[in-house]
Order: sequence, then structure tokens, then C-alpha cells
Amino acid sequence: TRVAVLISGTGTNLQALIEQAKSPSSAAEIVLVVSNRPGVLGLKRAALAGIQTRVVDHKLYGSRAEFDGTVDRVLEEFGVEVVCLAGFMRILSGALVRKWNGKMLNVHPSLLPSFKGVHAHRQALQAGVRITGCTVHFVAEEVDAGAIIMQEVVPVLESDTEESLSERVKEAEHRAFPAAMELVASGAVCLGDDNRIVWSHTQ
Ligand SMILES: Nc1nc2ccc(CNc3ccc(C(=O)NCCCC(=O)O)cc3)cc2c(=O)[nH]1
Ligand SMILES: N[C@@H]1O[C@H](COP(=O)(O)O)[C@@H](O)[C@H]1O
Repeated sequence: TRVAVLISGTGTNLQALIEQAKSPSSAAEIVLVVSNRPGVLGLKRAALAGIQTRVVDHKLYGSRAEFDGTVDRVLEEFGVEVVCLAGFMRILSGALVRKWNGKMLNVHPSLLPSFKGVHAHRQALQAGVRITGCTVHFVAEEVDAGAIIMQEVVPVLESDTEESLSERVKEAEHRAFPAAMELVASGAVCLGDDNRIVWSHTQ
């Protein structure tokens, strides 16, 4: 399955997906990395792995629709079948999300539906929860509300700061996201017509 990864920054989740796709048993082939910001470390990670990269700089577009249209054209150009949002920080329009319904995944650094949006770790620390984690979900128009594919629990320590918690949660993300990508790329998991998760009978 031809996979594209959309990034905006460091790309540690991208790196985990690259490692997963390298495995001979993987159903995923990462054929493209798109960043909405130039010069980010994630682009260097892709280049080092021999993966084609494109920058679609949202600052150069007059509207969200034009930005999304360009992103979609690049995805089509590379024959992409599955899209992974890995630290991608632009909200995508309904048209693009609907077109890629059941084919677009995102990793969020909390146990959704808790702590949606940006600053998930800050919300968790302020709420005083003892456990948090990460969620990989299909992308729906409503932000951070798509069908959940995979979650992993992470303990919150008394001493935690946003920084230390983010680091620990990322370790879980780097396991959960590759696993979820594999499930979708292999067809083991898909999105039903009712937008709920369907596991194929072979599981
Ligand atoms: N429609 C749809 N699109 C998304 C785009 C990115 C992400 C990744 N997680 C994200 C979740 C939230 C944000 C956010 O609120 N950023 C501040 C506003 C940035 C902007 O103006 O664009 C960004 C990415 C998830 C979604 C999603 O669940 N649904
Ligand atoms: N959406 C959030 O943004 C961060 C991206 O980190 P990286 O993959 O660029 O290192 C991750 O924590 C992810 O959950």
C-alpha cells in the first residue's frame, strides 16, 4: 500500500513509520513525505531514507481550500492510497477529509476523547489525571473525533512537566502509529459505512 506522511516538524513519528515500512513483512510503502513548513528536520529524515519530499507552504496560499487542493494534487501525483498525519498541524477542509475518509490516520497525544486539540499534555496535567496516552484514529471532519484504531496508556508522574510527559507519550506513539498504519495498509482494519471500525474476519 502506497503511503504518504504529512508533517510539520521534528518527524519522530515519521521516523517510526519509516522503520516499520522497512520491515519486509510490512504492507506499507512510504512513497512521499509532505511538509507544510520548509526546512524542518522531518524532511531531512525522509531524504536520508530515500523518500521523495514536497513542501506545500500554507503561507503561500490565499485560502485553506487552495492549500488543501495542492496537497491533494501531490497525493494523487504519487498514487497515494493511505495518508498518515504525523505531527501535521494544519486543520484540513471537509472536502479533503471526505475524499480520504477511511484512508487518513492521525496520532494524537492523549486518550481521546479526553484532551482534544493542541496542548493535550497541558490539559492532562491541569486535570490531574494519573494516566494519559496516545490515540491513532481515522481523520474525520470534526477535529480529533474520528474512529479510534489504536490507543496506548502512559502513566503520569508527580514530577511530570509538559516536556517530560510529551517525551514519554511519544515513546508510545512510536509503537502505536506504526502498528495502526500496518493494520490499515494490510486491510486488517477498515472504516465501515457507519464510520465505525471494522476488523476483517481473518484477525
Ligand atoms: N478535519 C480535520 N483536520 C485535521 C488536521 C490535522 C489533525 C492533526 N491534529 C491537529 C489537531 C488540532 C489542530 C489545531 O487546532 N491547530 C491550531 C489551528 C491550526 C490551523 O488553523 O490549521 C491541528 C492539528 C487532525 C485533523 C482532524 O481530526 N480533522
Ligand atoms: N500530533 C502530535 O505532534 C507531535 C509530533 O511529533 P513528531 O512526530 O514531529 O516528533 C506528536 O506528539 C503527536 O502526537
